Amino acid sequence: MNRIISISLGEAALKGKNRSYFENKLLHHIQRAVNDLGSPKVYKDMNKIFIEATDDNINSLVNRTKKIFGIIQVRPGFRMDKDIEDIKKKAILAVEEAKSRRNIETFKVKVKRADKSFPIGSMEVTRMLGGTILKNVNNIKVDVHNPDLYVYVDIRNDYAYIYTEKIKGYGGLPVGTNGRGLLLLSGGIDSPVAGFMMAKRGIKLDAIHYHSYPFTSERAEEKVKKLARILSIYSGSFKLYSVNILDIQKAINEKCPEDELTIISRRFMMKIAERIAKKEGIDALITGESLGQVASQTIKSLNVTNSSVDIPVFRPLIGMDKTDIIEVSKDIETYETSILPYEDCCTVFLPKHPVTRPKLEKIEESESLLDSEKLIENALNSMKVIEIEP
Ligand SMILES: Nc1ncnc2c1ncn2[C@@H]1O[C@H](COP(=O)(O)OP(=O)(O)OP(=O)(O)O)[C@@H](O)[C@H]1O
Repeated sequence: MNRIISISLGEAALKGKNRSYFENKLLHHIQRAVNDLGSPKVYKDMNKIFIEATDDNINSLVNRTKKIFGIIQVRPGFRMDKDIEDIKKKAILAVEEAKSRRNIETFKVKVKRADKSFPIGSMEVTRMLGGTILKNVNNIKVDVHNPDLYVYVDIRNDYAYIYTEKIKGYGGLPVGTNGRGLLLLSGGIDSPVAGFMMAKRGIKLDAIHYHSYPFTSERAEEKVKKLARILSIYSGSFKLYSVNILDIQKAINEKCPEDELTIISRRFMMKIAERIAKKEGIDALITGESLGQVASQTIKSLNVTNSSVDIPVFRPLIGMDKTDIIEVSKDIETYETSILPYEDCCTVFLPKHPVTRPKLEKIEESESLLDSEKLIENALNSMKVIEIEP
């Protein structure tokens, strides 16, 4: 039936002489994401990408592709030869299909003629198709100002295309076009959203999770793996490093002031993540911190956390309200998993009144009571690496 999906690039389309690098990355991501749906052909025609679809796989193809970063719009429709009679037939079919899905009383035809050698002008094609639809589809009228349905006709170099639907993508840049980041992934609401946001800017993700097994359960670890799998739908497959920090927490709890427990643990998390990042050639760390959300997220605390590492730390949620973060997490479908009530390593030893205005010298003095190097080495030796696939 010549079903087709047309894909519009977002910012990747603005990349000047680097454009084909972004397009090729995107082409590759799309092909990989849809291969198990019957290996459809994915190709470029001028400034758009197309996927050849069938009646059976078109809906699944739309659902997959709209989640791929770098795409602003996905349009399912029909492809045909540039023959006006064929275009008329498909226009009738497209309107009838749209009418079977929702109530449509009015329409407007919009024709774009990228191939200027096509012998009939855009205005004339618009007029012809309008007439054909009025004659062949029951109970429908033209409304040029506020139609229930637009019938988009796109006449390009090799083929003509017809669509009646435009589905919004996330935009952003193709994953892997902007370096690599290591996401500190807790089981909470925020860090999956932070990972999503940086992947959307083209960062290729890996993730690290800290647990305190046996104080934290295997179910808690399963929950994090599930969050990682949801994230990988957007970011592609990645490595999840799972590190036990129970001995580190015990040592801090034993030797350091109680109110510094959270901030010192956080500094250990950053240092361990930095070691892995540097070894694996990863360029930055990513956290889900947002200013003022909890004691460890005051400006002073974030500064003290930052000074534990000398790798860039990205905090894409820093200026967001919790309600907005929750909205994104619902949209990307991590929310329901994030709110499952399993333990987190940070709650194993929870100070009653954590410092909100820590001083770096004081924290470093407390840390000097610990054999930090040995603690980090031991934690890294116990590390598990889990391959996450969408
Ligand atoms: N167990 C953990 N493993 C990996 N990273 C963690 C862990 N706990 C916290 N982090 C990192 O530190 C950030 C701040 O954690 P914190 O618990 O203070 O805040 P939060 O707002 O509850 O974050 P989240 O909702 O992501 O758990 C998290 O967003 C995450 O990036």
